[in-house]
Amino acid sequence: MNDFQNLKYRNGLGSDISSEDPRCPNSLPAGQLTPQKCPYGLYAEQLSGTAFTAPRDQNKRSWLYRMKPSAQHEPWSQGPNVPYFTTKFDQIDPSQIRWNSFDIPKEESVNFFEGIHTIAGAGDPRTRSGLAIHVYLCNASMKDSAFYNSDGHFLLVPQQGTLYIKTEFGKLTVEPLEICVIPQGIRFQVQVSGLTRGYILEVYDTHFKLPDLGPIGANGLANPRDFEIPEACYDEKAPDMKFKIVSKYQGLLFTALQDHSPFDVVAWTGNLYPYKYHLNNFCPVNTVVYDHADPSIFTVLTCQSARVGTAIADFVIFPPRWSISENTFRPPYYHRNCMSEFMGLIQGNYEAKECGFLPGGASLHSIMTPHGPDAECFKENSQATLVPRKIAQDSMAFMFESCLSLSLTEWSLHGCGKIDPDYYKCWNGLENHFDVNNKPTAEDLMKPFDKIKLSKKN
Ligand SMILES: O=C(O)Cc1cc(O)ccc1O
Ligand SMILES: [Fe+2]
Repeated sequence: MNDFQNLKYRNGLGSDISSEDPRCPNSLPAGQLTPQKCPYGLYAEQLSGTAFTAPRDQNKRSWLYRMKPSAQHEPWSQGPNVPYFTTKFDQIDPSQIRWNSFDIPKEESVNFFEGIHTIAGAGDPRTRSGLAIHVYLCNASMKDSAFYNSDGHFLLVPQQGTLYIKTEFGKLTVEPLEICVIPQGIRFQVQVSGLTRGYILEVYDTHFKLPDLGPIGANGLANPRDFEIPEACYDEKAPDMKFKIVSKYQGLLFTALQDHSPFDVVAWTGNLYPYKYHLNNFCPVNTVVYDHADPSIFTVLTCQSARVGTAIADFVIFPPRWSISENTFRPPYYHRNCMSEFMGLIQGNYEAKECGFLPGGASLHSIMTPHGPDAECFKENSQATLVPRKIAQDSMAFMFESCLSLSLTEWSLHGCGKIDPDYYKCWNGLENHFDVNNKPTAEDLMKPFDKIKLSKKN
């Protein structure tokens, strides 16, 4: 992994960026995009991430100046066969589902894309609508091969092991607590240094973007400057390398051979590129007096549907933070949602379920599937003395929340052997405390007003 040391990044999500490999100054054509002859004898190639005619504030494209155009390759053939990486979301189950930590292969050698296992999804890449949720479980680096996704955009959430990612736009290292977005079509190669596990949110629709901040104002949550974009970097041996290009197209993998490396981009310019973000940079806002705010306050990135304010997928985190609300049941509330909630855990534990929800595992609470704090959490938090408290210390849970109704795969529901059959029991211990004679006292009724809200002084 020597060639991943001292990487430099550019900052600013959404920026229009120009990057030249320092070995080739002035490799970006001056004053135009498609000169008759590009500097250094390079080819110009556009990568379009939106329709040519998309409105300017949504339009995404970059120009790559490379040794060989991507078009030069042998014919495509179907394969390799990675059976668990699929768009067959054909298992339907509305249960509360929790998966124990997914196993990383130890004996056989498995690289990043060979180790992708699809958990759930909805929609279809053919109509460019929907999403898939996967985990990657691998132990080996991709060699002489590059992968790209024709179907949509990948958001990678590493849980164990650093990803060393070579892309057409340059190199990135992405370690647990960092996330990375690789938009549709960008070729990349993942190297790893041992047992490696993480989650993938794949969206077939629009690009990920930062959520609107509304009354929060111009700053907060994930700030654009903290997103890191790689610098152009080409392989010196690129023109003489044999490469396998693997594309996921309509849910199937296809391979084409070529005798040059796709990592031959000397310079690029535009606003379509891969990027990474460290979750420690997230600036949370929350209630400072009473009640529990909806988890949308912790949205890092969103992929919006055509329905206003409604996400195909939100990426939401539960970072370390102060919990200070008064006279409040502080953990997540009991909940039935018109959205699907898939959760994963990068490290530590999650406040609504201190036990049983494990790093590298997951849970799914589907549309209208009731869920919320387990019995232990309820008991403790409905009695606790409320002092300001730092919660989720050393912990990072996250949620992929979607307006779509997700179905599962054969592997996630049956094959993986990781479903916790006793999950539903975590709510069994919730007792009935209702007592018709236990009328609130005058003091009880005044509690929110006495203790936390201003009363009129006269
Ligand atoms: O644990 C969950 O289900 C996620 C969640 C967290 C929260 O703080 C409020 C609502 C919610 O669904
Ligand atoms: Fe929920």
